Amino acid sequence: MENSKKTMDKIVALCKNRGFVYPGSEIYGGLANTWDYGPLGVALKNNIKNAWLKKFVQQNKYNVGLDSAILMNPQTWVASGHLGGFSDPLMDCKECKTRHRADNLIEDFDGTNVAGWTNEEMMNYIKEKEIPCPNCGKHNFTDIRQFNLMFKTFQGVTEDSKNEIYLRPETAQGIFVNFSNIQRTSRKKVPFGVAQIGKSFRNEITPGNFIFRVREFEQMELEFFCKPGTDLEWFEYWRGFCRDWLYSLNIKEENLRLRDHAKEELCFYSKATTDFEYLFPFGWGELWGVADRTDYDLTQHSKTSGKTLEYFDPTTNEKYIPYVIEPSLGVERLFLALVVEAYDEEVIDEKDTRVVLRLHPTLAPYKACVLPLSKKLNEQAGKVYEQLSADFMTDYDDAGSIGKRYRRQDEIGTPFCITYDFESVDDGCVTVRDRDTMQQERVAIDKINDYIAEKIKF
Ligand SMILES: Nc1ncnc2c1ncn2[C@@H]1O[C@H](COP(=O)(O)OP(=O)(O)OP(=O)(O)O)[C@@H](O)[C@H]1O
Repeated sequence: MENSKKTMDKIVALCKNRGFVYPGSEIYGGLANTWDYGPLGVALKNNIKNAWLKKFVQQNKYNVGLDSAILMNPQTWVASGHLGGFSDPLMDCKECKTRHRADNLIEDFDGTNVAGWTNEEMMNYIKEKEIPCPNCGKHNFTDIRQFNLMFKTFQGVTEDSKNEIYLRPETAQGIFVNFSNIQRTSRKKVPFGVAQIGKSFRNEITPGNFIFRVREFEQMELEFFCKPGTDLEWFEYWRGFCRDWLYSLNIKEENLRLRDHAKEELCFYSKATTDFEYLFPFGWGELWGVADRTDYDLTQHSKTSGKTLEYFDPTTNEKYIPYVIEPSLGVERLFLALVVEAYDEEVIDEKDTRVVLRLHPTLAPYKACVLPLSKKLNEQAGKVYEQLSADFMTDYDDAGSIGKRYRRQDEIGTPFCITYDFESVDDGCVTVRDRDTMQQERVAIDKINDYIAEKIKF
């Protein structure tokens, strides 16, 4: 099924109705663009994070983990440039009072890439082309103001400027400020990387497209430290590694494109950047950013803190500030991409279509569901459930016909349905039905855990 036929309405409805994603604070009428992850959503999210940790940390000899605090000394954001420069160009429509990003107004109007443009250049272009407000169609905007995306709050009991702190807008800075701690205590030699998963907050002007752009989200970030001069090689390495990881999770080549930033588009400190874009039902959108950030971050923190963040290479006796390659990925964006990719409406015959979520088994919220053929078999089937749930997230369903129960599991991506029937009592076997092929086979109950473990390997 092509991604354009998988409408957002269908995806959002499935996520809501089956307990993946609910609108946040729903009983109070919601809070715009917040989402809560239900029983299946939290399982899928955890599986995504585990798949990342497995390949980026557990099986990677270069990388180690970190969990740094969301609240950081505000000097961090002076050094990183977020206090001065982490802002979007904001315009208000004077007619209908809606807010817009000037860059998006232009890009959505005629596709012009405004990377590197000044506010004045954007303003002039909007006037010259008489770009209308996407909401009311009139052309009557305020001037552009820079709007800082960091959420500000106060630490402690007094609300004065001395106590102002920020919710982190990215997890990366927690890694940079711990560079020396980690290098010393892990005794890692450059090249090495530090991987972290955690919440980030951005007061986005135009959130939307379901969970694609939100104000509270999770990032999976790797900061990979390497010797200056080897950085472009490592950039290529991680770019390929990230792409292959997505393919290994069943993202199809035709729905992914790697867009290299042109010179004008690059951040002033970056030598190379690639946006991984995925074909969402609403069009191509950034999924993952991979950037060569040079020695910018460590140099900035070194200058601002007065602490040296140089690395001493014991084999060559050289001292240098490492260069950094950063692949930065949003958990929710990947969640959305994976659900879109997996969503399928399979035509069985003229009258029958089934919705099936063809998630990679390692990502599926439930690995198996145990189905007693009759409620009379609940006791014995319950034992199979206990046996399986010791190793895997397992569901249990004894309501309705077997056919209906299969379809319910197809829709939430459960790779294996395990039916306990009257013969099972005598032969000690169950029928395993495969989600994708719908093929069935008999498997001995005492081999069933090994059978599933083998099939879901990642
Ligand atoms: N508001 C958000 N909601 C959900 N995920 C986000 C958001 N902002 C960033 N991300 C995720 O974090 C990754 C790295 O963040 P980065 O700062 O590179 O994004 P960005 O270039 O600002 O994204 P965009 O251009 O879409 O705002 C993004 O590729 C995305 O997966």
